[in-house]
Amino acid sequence: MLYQVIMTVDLPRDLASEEATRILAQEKAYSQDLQRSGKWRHIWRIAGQYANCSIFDVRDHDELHQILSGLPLFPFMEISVTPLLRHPSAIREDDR
Ligand SMILES: O=C(O)CC1=CCC(=O)O1
Repeated sequence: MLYQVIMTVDLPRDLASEEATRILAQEKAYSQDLQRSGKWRHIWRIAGQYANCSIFDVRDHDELHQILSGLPLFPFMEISVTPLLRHPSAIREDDR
């Protein structure tokens, strides 16, 4: 199943910079592993915001929840999820 996920990051102002650097490095590695696996299909920065728009291709809601709740930045993000399905006018075979 495909999902659009909007993640908006809100790091606490009092978070030590070393801790922030460590979490961001973990987040990048976690995200890039999932991108290589094909489960995290796209990640785009939303212009002008500390937020991204991502597309996930996972088995079901449970797998998406497991992935999102494992994000190192999970405690510091607001996340919104929109399930997607193939549009009848889509021409790309992998849009499903
Ligand atoms: O910077 C972000 O949008 C948060 C994030 C999610 C995966 C990643 O590498 O950064």
